Amino acid sequence: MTYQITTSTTVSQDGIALFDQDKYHLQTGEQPHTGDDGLLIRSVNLHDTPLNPELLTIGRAGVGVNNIPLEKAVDQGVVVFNAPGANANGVKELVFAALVIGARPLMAGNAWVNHLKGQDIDVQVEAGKKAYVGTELLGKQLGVIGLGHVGGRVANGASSLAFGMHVVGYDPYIEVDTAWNLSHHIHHADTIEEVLRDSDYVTLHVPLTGETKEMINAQRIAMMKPGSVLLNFARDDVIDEQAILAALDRGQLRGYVTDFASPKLLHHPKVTVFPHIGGSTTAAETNSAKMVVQTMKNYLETGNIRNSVTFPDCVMQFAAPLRLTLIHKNVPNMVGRMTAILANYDLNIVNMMNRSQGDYAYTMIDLDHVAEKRLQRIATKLEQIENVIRVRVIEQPKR
Ligand SMILES: NC(=O)C1=CN([C@@H]2O[C@H](COP(=O)(O)OP(=O)(O)OC[C@H]3O[C@@H](n4cnc5c(N)ncnc54)[C@H](O)[C@@H]3O)[C@@H](O)[C@H]2O)C=CC1
Ligand SMILES: O=C(O)CCC(=O)C(=O)O
Repeated sequence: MTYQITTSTTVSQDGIALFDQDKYHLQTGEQPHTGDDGLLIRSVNLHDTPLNPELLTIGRAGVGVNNIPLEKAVDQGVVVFNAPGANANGVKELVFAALVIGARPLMAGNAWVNHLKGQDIDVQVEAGKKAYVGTELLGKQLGVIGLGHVGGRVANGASSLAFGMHVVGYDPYIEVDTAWNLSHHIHHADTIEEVLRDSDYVTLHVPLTGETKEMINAQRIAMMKPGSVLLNFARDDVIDEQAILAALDRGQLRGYVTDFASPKLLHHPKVTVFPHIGGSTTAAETNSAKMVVQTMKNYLETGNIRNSVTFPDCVMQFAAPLRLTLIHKNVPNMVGRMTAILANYDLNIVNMMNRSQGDYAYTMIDLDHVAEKRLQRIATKLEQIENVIRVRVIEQPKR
């Protein structure tokens, strides 16, 4: 069996190289080609892209999946994977640079010094540097909104002795494992307002969802401590840009440091913009690509699901010659209808697993050997069950 995969040229070759040449036919592109089984991308927007009917999986070599039409994908039986945590250290380090940039006029000082002319630069520097006096982070309050892989690292680092900040975090959906990894020095707020009210710096680390869209709007900015600095390395749409610009004009915000450019932010004296490079370190790109390629391969070759954003983990040891996998709606009696068909064909189920998330579910059924034509008939019968979206037949991988 050979799988056809389209990979974006922006994805690290260290990850792409994990697609074994004897099993995978690779081509480059940002959108799926006809006949593709998989698509591997970074930040390209797929919302207006038709997904070819054969497409089995989309891999996002990164974390945010707001560029992928998740509902459309799952409705067409496409399993979407990302790389949770794989680029978090890279983002964290850039956030610390951003905090220092928020505290001291480093960019302006650098721009000024680069324009100096003449032989007496040292004299000019000593005379002019008083314009670039900054503040320190030690003892200041940092508010962290979203305490996942990035926010958790930022919160722990800022509260460590190295930075000595007082950290207040807000994350109503925090996972237990993540919470365990947070320093006990971090104060957990019950509301965003509690974070905004007293923080000198506020940093956003939430995914872009319906709930987080424009979570920092005029009303919330009005609650922020006057003269505070906002950092946004999450997504452009988690803030209301007009409200930020107005707050910078009236001095409510002292600065805005972001990874997301827009025409109005460029050249603004109180804004520092980076070109979406939070995850752009060699380590982050390699980790992300390797992690997502492994999960795509695992899904294609065994049907096992790990780190999908559209399905829960569903991992079963492949202990029989054949595996049927079914993506279906999460409605009553689906498993009963599947097993009834298998019973009609007098087939014994060796192993089985069913997991659901929201409106959709995934079932894996391991079977002993079944003759090819019979197997095809069974797969067709399963496909005909109402609310079944996709049926795959996978042979046990050879060792
Ligand atoms: N600038 C860049 O290059 C990068 C940007 N990102 C962005 O940062 C986001 C976070 O990344 P990770 O920390 O790796 O993701 P993550 O999934 O580990 O953490 C996100 C956290 O946000 C929390 N959250 C969700 N809704 C919330 C809400 N309404 N209020 C407060 N907390 C909420 C979740 O419970 C979770 O703990 C990504 O979704 C992506 O948009 C991520 C990596 C690189
Ligand atoms: O550099 C990238 O591919 C995007 C990083 C990012 O924004 C993410 O992982 O969510």
